[in-house]
Amino acid sequence: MRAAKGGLRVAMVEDQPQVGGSCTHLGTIPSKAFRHQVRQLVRHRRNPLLQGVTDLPDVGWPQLLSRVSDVIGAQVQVRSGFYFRNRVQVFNGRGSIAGEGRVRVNDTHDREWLLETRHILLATGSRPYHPADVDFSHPRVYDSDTILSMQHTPRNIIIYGAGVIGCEYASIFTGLGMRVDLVNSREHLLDFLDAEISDALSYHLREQGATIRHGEEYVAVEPDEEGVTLVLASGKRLRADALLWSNGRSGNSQNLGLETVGLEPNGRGQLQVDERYQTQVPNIFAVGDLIGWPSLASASYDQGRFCAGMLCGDPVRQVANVPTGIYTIPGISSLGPTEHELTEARIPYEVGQAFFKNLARAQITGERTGMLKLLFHRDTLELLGIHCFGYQATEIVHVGQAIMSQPAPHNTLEYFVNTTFNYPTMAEAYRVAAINGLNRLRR
Ligand SMILES: Cc1cc2nc3c(=O)[nH]c(=O)nc-3n(C[C@H](O)[C@H](O)[C@H](O)COP(=O)(O)OP(=O)(O)OC[C@H]3O[C@@H](n4cnc5c(N)ncnc54)[C@H](O)[C@@H]3O)c2cc1C
Ligand SMILES: NC(=O)c1ccc[n+]([C@@H]2O[C@H](COP(=O)([O-])OP(=O)(O)OC[C@H]3O[C@@H](n4cnc5c(N)ncnc54)[C@H](O)[C@@H]3O)[C@@H](O)[C@H]2O)c1
Repeated sequence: MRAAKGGLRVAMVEDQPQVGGSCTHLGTIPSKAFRHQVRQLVRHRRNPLLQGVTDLPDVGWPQLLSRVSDVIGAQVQVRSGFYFRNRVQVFNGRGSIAGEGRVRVNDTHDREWLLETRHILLATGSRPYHPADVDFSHPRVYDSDTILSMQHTPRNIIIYGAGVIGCEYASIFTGLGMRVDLVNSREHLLDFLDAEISDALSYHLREQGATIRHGEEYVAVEPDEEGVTLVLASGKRLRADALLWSNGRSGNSQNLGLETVGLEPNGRGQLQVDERYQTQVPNIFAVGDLIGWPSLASASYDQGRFCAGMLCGDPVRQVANVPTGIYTIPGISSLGPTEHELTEARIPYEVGQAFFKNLARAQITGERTGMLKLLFHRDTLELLGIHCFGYQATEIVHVGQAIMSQPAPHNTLEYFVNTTFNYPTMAEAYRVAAINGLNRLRR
């Protein structure tokens, strides 16, 4: 859209019958739509006013799927409209580079097109990583793509890989009443997070019915007609109705014709780019999951927009300071370094905390679990890090982000003390945390 608005003629090549990418069809959108439905169910079940008033039928995976499809359909409709209005021609077919300035498209009607162009922007995304010794064609073994077409509701499920996908699906499955075994190859859940928040996540997942096993590696996945057994290097054998494999992703660089221009992806299928998102070949650019970290929809959209803007004459801009937004139940969001990282860097910081259980808005909504933690410089009061856990965490973080991105002296904790916020709101947590932090300095 940015390139079209900047006056370039744009063709979009998409392998799937509908636009939106894996983000819309397989990743972000379906998982967030599932999560929302499950949260509604859990809240409904807990609401004392509804006890005995409405009979909640048992909701299973297939029923949730149909609601998720509605959201995907709505997203596709909006996105298709953008292409149409901006006169971006969409070629439905598989694209590959056919030498510099050329893209071959093999469309769904067995036709071949050869497009000539000045710039090629690769945004082919990623797919779940499949080790060769796991049989993903077996109906008991799923990845984050195939779980979307699971036609039954398992009573219990093993999740192998406790990264972001594993933790988010653990929340969804436990919310639906499944017994979950979450197998983590590391010693802590999501160890890039603030340690208190990682501990809180473990506590809540366990409380919701997950068994978390840290420091485990698989040896074999043995599916059969009745279920699946996961054999671990520690000698344990876990058994469940189904297994979700969520242990990493690989860039979609296969069969892309990269060899025709001398490009070679790394071992995870990703391409290296410079600060302009240009690959080692002039006029061939790459963005999104195909270039690896941070591999988020949030960042990918902006990388694409910034790269296209640059092709239209905008200054070079890089996506940086991307917040973390994890949609577990409760959710998590953070921006900036953790306490551990600040200590390692010998930066004198102080902490200001607000616990949601004390906020009027959280008491009204019944969402009392969670906290906001602000890390700030002891001398300058500059906001250094925001770490949030609980209801609306992924929204709340953006209030602090707006202040944190201000140049000195405007990035200051005092903003939250001197500014009147709506009441009662979750954003009020910033005032509470800021006052808490300033009080600690005065001790
Ligand atoms: C389960 C899950 C949950 C996620 N949740 C979040 C979240 O909450 N927030 C967040 O920010 N990120 C989330 N992500 C990550 C996010 O989905 C990705 O970072 C994002 O989709 C990357 O966008 P992209 O445009 O690079 O690629 P994709 O969205 O993967 O799209 C790539 C498109 O290219 C097409 N394609 C590939 N090869 C070809 C070819 N040769 N010819 C034509 N077309 C081709 C594919 O069909 C696909 O449609 C999640 C991911 C997963 C798997
Ligand atoms: N809310 C969100 O932001 C959100 C939600 C879901 C997914 N995501 C994105 O999805 C991805 C998470 O994937 P995940 O949870 O499956 O795992 P992960 O990326 O956390 O990786 C799990 C483990 O697999 C290893 N690994 C990763 N890719 C590999 C590969 N190609 N080959 C071999 N080993 C590999 C990693 O080193 C890691 O130890 C991330 O890119 C994340 O940004 C984001």
